[in-house]
Amino acid sequence: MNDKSRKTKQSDTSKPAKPGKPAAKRAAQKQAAVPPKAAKLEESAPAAAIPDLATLRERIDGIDRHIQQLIGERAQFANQVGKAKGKLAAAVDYYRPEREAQVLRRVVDRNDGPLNDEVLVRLFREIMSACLAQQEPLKIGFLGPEGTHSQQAVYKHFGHSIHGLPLSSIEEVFQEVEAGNADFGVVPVENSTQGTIQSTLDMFLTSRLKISGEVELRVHQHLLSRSGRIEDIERVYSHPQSFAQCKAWLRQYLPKAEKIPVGSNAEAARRARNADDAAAIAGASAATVYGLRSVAGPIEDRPDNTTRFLVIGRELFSPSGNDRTSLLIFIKDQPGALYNVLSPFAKRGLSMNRIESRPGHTGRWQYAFFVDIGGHVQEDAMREALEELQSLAHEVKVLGSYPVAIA
Ligand SMILES: O=C(O)C(=O)C[C@]1(C(=O)O)C=C[C@@H](O)C=C1
Repeated sequence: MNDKSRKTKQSDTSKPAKPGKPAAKRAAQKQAAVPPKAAKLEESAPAAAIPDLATLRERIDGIDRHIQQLIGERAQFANQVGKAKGKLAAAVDYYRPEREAQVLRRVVDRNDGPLNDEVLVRLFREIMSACLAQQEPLKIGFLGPEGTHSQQAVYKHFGHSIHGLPLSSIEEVFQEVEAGNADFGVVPVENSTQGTIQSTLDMFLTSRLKISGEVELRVHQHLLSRSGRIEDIERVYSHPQSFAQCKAWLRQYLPKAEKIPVGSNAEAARRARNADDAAAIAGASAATVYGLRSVAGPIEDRPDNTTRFLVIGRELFSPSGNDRTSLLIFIKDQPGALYNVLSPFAKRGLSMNRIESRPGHTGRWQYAFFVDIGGHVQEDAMREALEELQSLAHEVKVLGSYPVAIA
């Protein structure tokens, strides 16, 4: 299996925190480790060459004016692009994920610091989000309530100029997109520590929706409580997945506390805000939403803990140049069936990134395979492989072709 593109970047090597070291302090320490451009100048030039504070701020003011003017010009062009697309019915008709992916890849290619790729991608994502929202903000459904990692994934992929719809289950996210009440939905599909989220995969067995994107989110867990003091904590609320991600930390620092599983981390935060002796494991943003303090964080056992989300919509988009195709293959019940269905891809050099089997719901002992393959259905090699596959498999469903996640 070749999965170069899905490897998470090791830019954040933060270790799980000991209690009493709040996230803000850790972030400040991390930033201090990355010297800003002015500090680089200092290293190479004599101290006398550094302009004074007022001069530096004047330079920054000038650059800000320039940036602002350019953002305005960009927004005008984006508006004209919108008009060039013709009179379309809704914001979703103007959205082009393949173009956004190309813009962001160029940002990454051009980047030579000092800001890292993730930061620059986030800034440009916000600019595009605001440009698109000039038509009308996209409506994005996600597994709520407010403050969940799913909401963070929504912002990472679509920026903040959207209308978010927090929904109560993964099934409801699918339903609202199918019904047209949401333009897209964002659902978790796998976690690097905990594995596949089966309920998401199972929805694709019957849904007509298409995958139009993927988001990878580095998941940091925090212990949050009303007082912020670890000595007060007798109960901890969280989603079972988050408990599993923080098992070693909890064993070391809160071995006696009662662990109470709930439906989401945001629900855990909501409960923790009502008691002095309770805490929640949740993302840092839940602290702001629910008025809690950080007792410790990040506390996940693996520093590379990452969740992959899928963006689901109603249509297939054009190739971006670096895409992934997700297929659902129902195999015939015969020897060598799995080998046969994978060979059309292998012989055309199309790499398989992932394979997962689920009971197919079509009959007893019938299996469906979820397969991710590098390439796009509108590209020749993939089209030919799919044609060949039709005669080898019982049924093939193209779940989507979409840009590989960026930064
Ligand atoms: O290039 C387009 O098609 C645009 O509409 C412009 C733009 C952008 O701001 O760059 C905005 C929204 C689309 O989703 C893609 C790109």
